[in-house]
Amino acid sequence: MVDRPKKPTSLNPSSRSSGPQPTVDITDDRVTATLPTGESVSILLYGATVISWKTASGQENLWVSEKAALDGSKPVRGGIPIVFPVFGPPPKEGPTSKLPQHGFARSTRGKSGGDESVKLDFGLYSAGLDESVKSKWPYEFGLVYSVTLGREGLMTVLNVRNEGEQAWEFQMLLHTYLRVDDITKTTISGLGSATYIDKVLNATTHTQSTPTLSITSEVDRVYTGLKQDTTSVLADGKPRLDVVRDNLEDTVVWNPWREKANAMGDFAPKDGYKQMVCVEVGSVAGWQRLEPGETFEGE
Ligand SMILES: O=P(O)(O)OC[C@H]1O[C@H](O)[C@H](O)[C@@H](O)[C@@H]1O
Repeated sequence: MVDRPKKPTSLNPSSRSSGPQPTVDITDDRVTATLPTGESVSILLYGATVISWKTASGQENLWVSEKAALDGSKPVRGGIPIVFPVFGPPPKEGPTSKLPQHGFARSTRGKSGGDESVKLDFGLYSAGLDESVKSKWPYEFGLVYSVTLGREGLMTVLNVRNEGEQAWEFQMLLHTYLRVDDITKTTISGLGSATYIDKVLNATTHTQSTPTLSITSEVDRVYTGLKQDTTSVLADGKPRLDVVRDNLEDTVVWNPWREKANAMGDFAPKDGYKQMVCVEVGSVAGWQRLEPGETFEGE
């Protein structure tokens, strides 16, 4: 995800020039990194959920519900929860059928390998799962989630590895809640002519007919097979944020609108749907299969 108009670059902390260094503050439940120029990112260890991303001027780019549970009692309503290994309600049958909606990664505490750098890695391994979760999805995996803050943007990468002896399938998504000033003045571009599954209309398939999408009611769409890698959020027609996919074929756009927001106990304020839109990159329309020892990386 990058602030327009610059393109993301590789942000290798070791290639930074000498000079003022970022500060990293680690507490029991979160890690906050701040660049000398003022940009900052906060990641909750619970689910390795990014809960804040601010520009140098202090502008918050992510939306987090005022009633979001940040104490590990439930997935965070906002920020960037990680969806793994299943998106949405699990299928009735098959290996992911016993899992909760969106899988378990967003509700499992990760471990930070962060040091004095702007790239923070969080690990989640099958060995670290509670027995109750393991029994529902008994595969050996390693997830490494890297969050890199740079002046040009925030890069979030999920690396998934099959550490077992049998193949398995998964879905993954970086469920990003973006903060916008006014949803009525927000449009989304980069989806033109794409095919999408409309979850509001009984998961029927449609083609995006307009070059930009305005959000005037509940929207819950899975865009598949997008040609371009960038989906842009515009405010008053002007570029605000680019969400860039790498090695991920799907983009979900979600805004619960009034009634659904009202029905979610942890969604606050109730009119908060006017200040957010989820633009989520992932691999969710089909399944990714990993043979033993194989790795998948989505960014
Ligand atoms: O309420 P949650 O389990 O966090 O899911 C929140 C939303 O996630 C995605 O955006 C899905 O496309 C929606 O259908 C779902 O309602």
